[in-house]
Amino acid sequence: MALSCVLTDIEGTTSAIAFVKETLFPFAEAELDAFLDAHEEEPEVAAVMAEVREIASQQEPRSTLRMWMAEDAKVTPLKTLQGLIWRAGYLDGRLTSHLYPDVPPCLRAWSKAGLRLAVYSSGSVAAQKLLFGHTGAGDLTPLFAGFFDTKVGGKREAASYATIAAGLYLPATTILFLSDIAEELDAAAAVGLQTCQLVREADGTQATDRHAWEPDFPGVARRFGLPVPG
Ligand SMILES: CSCCC(=O)C(=O)COP(=O)(O)O
Ligand SMILES: [Mg+2]
Repeated sequence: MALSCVLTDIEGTTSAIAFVKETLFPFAEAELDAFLDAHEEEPEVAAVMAEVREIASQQEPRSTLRMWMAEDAKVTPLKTLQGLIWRAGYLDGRLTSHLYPDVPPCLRAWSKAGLRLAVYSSGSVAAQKLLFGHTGAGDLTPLFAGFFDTKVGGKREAASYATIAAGLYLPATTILFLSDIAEELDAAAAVGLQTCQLVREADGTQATDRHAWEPDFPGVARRFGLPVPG
């Protein structure tokens, strides 16, 4: 069926895993105490800390957050807090996001051709908007019709993709989901989305035999009959 929307993951798909693991995550970890000391009383931060206490009531909340960071746990309050910490870094210029160079021209060409674009990442919606808003290729957020995070459910759960399709008012079969993780693609395919794995050489991704795969966005474009820029 013809595509009406491309839904993309971030880490390992639009952006290098190293950027997330070696820049973003250590930044949030290093700034955690200073950020909480300065902002813990503010309502949006207080709400996150209350959520942390609710999930892990037996443990001191900062220790819980550090444990989740060490485990790379995709827990919503951690993701929200990381987004708040990164906001300061993006706004004062200490952070600039990484996108693979093939990504911005393809996103622009696909949007220009009338395809809707959306993001589904474990990073919070606020963090997604910061990432696409502070790229070397400018602010790409106006290209996107939707941003989804773990508030719709986990990325390995089929129901999350049905919720996203409903949120976009689109039949699941007209949405192409791009991700580096086979289990995420399995979940999307289970409710009818079309799928393609991004096998980025720099990320050492292993190709799965359960889904189509391509090394970059122009490869995706050629395979699915989307515009290929320049
Ligand atoms: C929004 S950028 C930060 C990405 C992040 O926090 C993460 O856990 C990676 O998640 P993804 O679902 O994009 O693989
Ligand atoms: Mg990923």
